[in-house]
Amino acid sequence: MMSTATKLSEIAPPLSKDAFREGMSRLGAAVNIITTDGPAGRAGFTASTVCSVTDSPPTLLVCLNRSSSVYDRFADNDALCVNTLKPDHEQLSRLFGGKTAMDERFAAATWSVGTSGAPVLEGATVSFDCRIANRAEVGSHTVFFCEVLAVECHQVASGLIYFDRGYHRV
Ligand SMILES: NC(=O)c1ccc[n+]([C@@H]2O[C@H](COP(=O)([O-])OP(=O)(O)OC[C@H]3O[C@@H](n4cnc5c(N)ncnc54)[C@H](O)[C@@H]3O)[C@@H](O)[C@H]2O)c1
Ligand SMILES: Cc1cc2c(cc1C)N(C[C@H](O)[C@H](O)[C@H](O)COP(=O)(O)O)c1[nH]c(=O)[nH]c(=O)c1N2
Repeated sequence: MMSTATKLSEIAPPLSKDAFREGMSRLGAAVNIITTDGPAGRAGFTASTVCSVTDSPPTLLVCLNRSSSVYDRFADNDALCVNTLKPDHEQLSRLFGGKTAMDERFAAATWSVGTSGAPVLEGATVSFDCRIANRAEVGSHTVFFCEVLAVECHQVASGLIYFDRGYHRV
């Protein structure tokens, strides 16, 4: 019998990465292209880890693996835009999902420049132009807390969800 003084960390074995990922594969999420530009240069990557934090001030978070090729640019710039994808953006998501040269990623779509200076995807279902307000390191990832400066919604509400390791249109 566990005494009330026993800490959970003393009795629960650490969960494997595989078990965690298997569970996470069932937690569906919107697919986004996260962009930046500034003194460190332009970059973008595909992310499912976007979440609302608070509306006072309007803030969302994004998690980025520090081993990613885009990491240094997001670490050294202040501007960040969350571009939430539409159903027809599956190929764009794959392109920004890694292993493709940055110019090739951006050449596949049309972009404008937000107030922050970050690239805004033309035709995104919604885009959140942000200033990176805070950063926190958790394990392999950095969590970026982003203050939203402007929101642009497409006339038609449609989306692309990543669920069970595949794309689903909503
Ligand atoms: N949070 C992330 O960094 C993240 C999220 C989704 C996909 N990915 C990348 O895409 C690849 C394919 O993903 P998949 O869903 O087809 O299969 P998968 O089995 O590798 O991942 C299943 C789920 O686990 C989570 N996950 C995967 N890698 C992670 C990581 N390094 N840190 C935290 N959570 C992670 C995500 O929710 C993902 O959808 C992954 O191997 C990874 O490189 C990374
Ligand atoms: C659907 C989906 C969702 C995510 C990703 C991929 C895909 C296909 N990737 C991986 C990320 O896009 C990839 O590592 C970057 O593009 C960087 O790759 P390079 O290091 O530039 O090759 C990813 N990476 C990350 O750090 N945080 C995230 O939330 C996600 N989410």
